[in-house]
Amino acid sequence: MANQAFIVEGNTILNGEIEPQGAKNEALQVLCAVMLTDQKVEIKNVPEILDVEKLISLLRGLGVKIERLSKGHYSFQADDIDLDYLSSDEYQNDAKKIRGSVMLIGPLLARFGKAYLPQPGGDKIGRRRLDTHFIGFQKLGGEFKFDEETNDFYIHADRLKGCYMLMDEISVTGTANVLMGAVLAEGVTTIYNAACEPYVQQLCKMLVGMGAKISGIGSNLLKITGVESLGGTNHRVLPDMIEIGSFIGMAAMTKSDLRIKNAAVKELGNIPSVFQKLGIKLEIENDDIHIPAQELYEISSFIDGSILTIYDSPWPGFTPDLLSIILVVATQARGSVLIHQKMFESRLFFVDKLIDMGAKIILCDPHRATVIGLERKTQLRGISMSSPDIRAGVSLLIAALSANGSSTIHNIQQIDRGYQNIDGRLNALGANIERVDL
Ligand SMILES: CC(=O)N[C@H]1[C@@H](OP(=O)(O)OP(=O)(O)OC[C@H]2O[C@@H](n3ccc(=O)[nH]c3=O)[C@H](O)[C@@H]2O)O[C@H](CO)[C@@H](O)[C@@H]1O
Ligand SMILES: C=C(OP(=O)(O)O)C(=O)O
Repeated sequence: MANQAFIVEGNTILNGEIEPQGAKNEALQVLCAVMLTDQKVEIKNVPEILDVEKLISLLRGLGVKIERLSKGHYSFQADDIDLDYLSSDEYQNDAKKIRGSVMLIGPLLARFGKAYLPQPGGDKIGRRRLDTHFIGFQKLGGEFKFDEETNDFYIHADRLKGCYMLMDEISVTGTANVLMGAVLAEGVTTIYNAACEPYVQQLCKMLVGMGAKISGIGSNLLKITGVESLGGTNHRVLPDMIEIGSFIGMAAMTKSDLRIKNAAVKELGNIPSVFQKLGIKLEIENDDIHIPAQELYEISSFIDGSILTIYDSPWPGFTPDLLSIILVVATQARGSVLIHQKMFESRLFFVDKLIDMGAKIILCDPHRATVIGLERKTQLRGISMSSPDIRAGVSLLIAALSANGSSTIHNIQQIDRGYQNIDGRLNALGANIERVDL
């Protein structure tokens, strides 16, 4: 794929309506789940983003019949799977590129008794261990081997057997993976310390639609009674809550009046209230979020007057995937905030670019940054920069849209991993973002 960059004109004020895409992290889960049945599964609102394209191409390589029925609407049928593809160089290379590929293991193991995976990719935002996944499969009776030379994982089991397990840690993809193993295991599996992000809840609902028996959906205690086989179903992916948060931040930072249409507000947890703590006004109208143009927003303090801290934690806590957005928006607020990224240790380093643009930020350590808002007294200035990861990339895009002058953002495939046609959609609202081949 060509190396592309965005040239972004600053001083942008957006105006209008935008519809969020389907959720990337849900799509990666439910697309892996189509491997659990030989029947047809239809999924709507699939975001057509780089990570999803890569997963679709892995599924196709494994022999899944895939039809694109219309934009974002696909049918999948995994009735003739070629397990030899797992050892091909093509699978090896492609699986490495996305985090989501790890969730093929659960379905492969449950249905075919074996799985093989090179260390999966995803954002380089810190250590991203997979212990939770493999400890879970071992508890279900899987035999696991890790080749330290090639970094490959091998796992096999004649038939997985249900058991009680206390998950090693609350892992989103780990819970999805083990859950997909457990639905076809013999007997009852209880997963305590399960992740319960809307992505996992949606996966559970789709699996129930396929005939799985799952209770405790939405909690950290899932009980799964294994069944012999699963059937087809229809599923719709929720709007992407991270994209919704990105648009809220973008509107505030650029003094724009924006309406986010059909945002599935009930599924957003504390996301709206965390933006409100930065002083951003949100009007919830039916299922839309209206962000009126705001000259200035003021960060609230804790009740005792101490500086606000915003930190991530597993659901229903605040998602780590929106902390970079919160951080960039705070740079123009009135007041100060401590951003504490507890989960990932390399996700805040992009602040050096914001500092180059004129933001007042102290990186206290790899996990914590203090932002002292500029109160719009000075504008950020446009610079040339590179996007280190997907969410930092969008944060830099927000900074560039609000800045004085033009900016160049390199490495935009990081943004394209998770945001569908972001330049086209923002240009339709009044932005001036040019995609250039380098
Ligand atoms: C494809 C996909 O769905 N990716 C998401 C998924 O990644 P992923 O499933 O890989 O992330 P995990 O939930 O496994 O964990 C994320 C990181 O947080 C650490 N950890 C986790 C739980 C905890 O209580 N304490 C803690 O420190 C883990 O060690 C790990 O380093 O969930 C992450 C956490 O929401 C998101 O950032 C990713 O966008
Ligand atoms: C970190 C993320 O993605 P991934 O887990 O796919 O790297 C993200 O979506 O913010």
